[in-house]
Amino acid sequence: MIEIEDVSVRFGGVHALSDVGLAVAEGQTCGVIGPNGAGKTTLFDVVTGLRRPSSGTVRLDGEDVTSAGAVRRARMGLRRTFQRPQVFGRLTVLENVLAAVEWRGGGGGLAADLVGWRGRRRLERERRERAMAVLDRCGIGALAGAYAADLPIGRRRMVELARAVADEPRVLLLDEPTSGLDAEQAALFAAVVAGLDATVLLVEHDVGFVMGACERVVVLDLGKVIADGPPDAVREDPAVRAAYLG
Ligand SMILES: Nc1ncnc2c1ncn2[C@@H]1O[C@H](COP(=O)(O)OP(=O)(O)OP(=O)(O)O)[C@@H](O)[C@H]1O
Repeated sequence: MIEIEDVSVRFGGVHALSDVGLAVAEGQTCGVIGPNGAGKTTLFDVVTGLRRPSSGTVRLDGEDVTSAGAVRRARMGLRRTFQRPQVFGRLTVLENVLAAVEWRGGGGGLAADLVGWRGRRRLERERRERAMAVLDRCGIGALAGAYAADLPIGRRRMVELARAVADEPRVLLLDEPTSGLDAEQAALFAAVVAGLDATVLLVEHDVGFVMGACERVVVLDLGKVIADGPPDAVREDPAVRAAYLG
């Protein structure tokens, strides 16, 4: 669960966020949209720990993380993707995901040291099987041996998604997930996210994608929440229409 309470962020005289309140329930997928400069990136950064708010509180699963860094939030099960996909270019697609599976001791490390070489081989095999299953889910199983740096941006984005979901995140933040994806890839991306048992917050310019992929949509304008609800209600909201058209 993500709880954002009375969060404000100021940059000098600019109020990037003004008393924003938003609680995303466990397992909910919530999209954030808004015109340029609305405060979407700032809100995202406050939740991931890249930016500390000028005032207000951020909680993850009930724990106050307002002052916690990104690493602590990651240890609590928060994963994120970036506007420009972040992958290990000099590793293969499979190795990229294996590195993420390792994170929760899913086969290597201490567990492997304790079980002897037979057990170690079994753990290693299970780890690869888990990673391959994630790649298949993300539609990139056939690219397992390709170097991530050689892939076009849409494929790299799917590698990044595979890394983010490989160890079953509790909270997943997606920053502009569809940029660089074609319609088919965007639909697959949405399906992977829909199949997760995670609380998801996504920031996106593509309003159509958000309306289709999210059960709840929050609209920011000039640092304030101007609408919050199911996609159909938000789409019809006069304040939202004014913000986008005006
Ligand atoms: N580091 C900064 N220094 C000064 N002002 C900033 C900084 N970051 C953001 N702002 C301002 O805060 C406001 C919100 O910016 P933010 O990037 O969060 O909006 P956004 O909704 O993500 O916009 P876009 O859709 O264009 O990415 C804008 O007026 C922006 O100019």
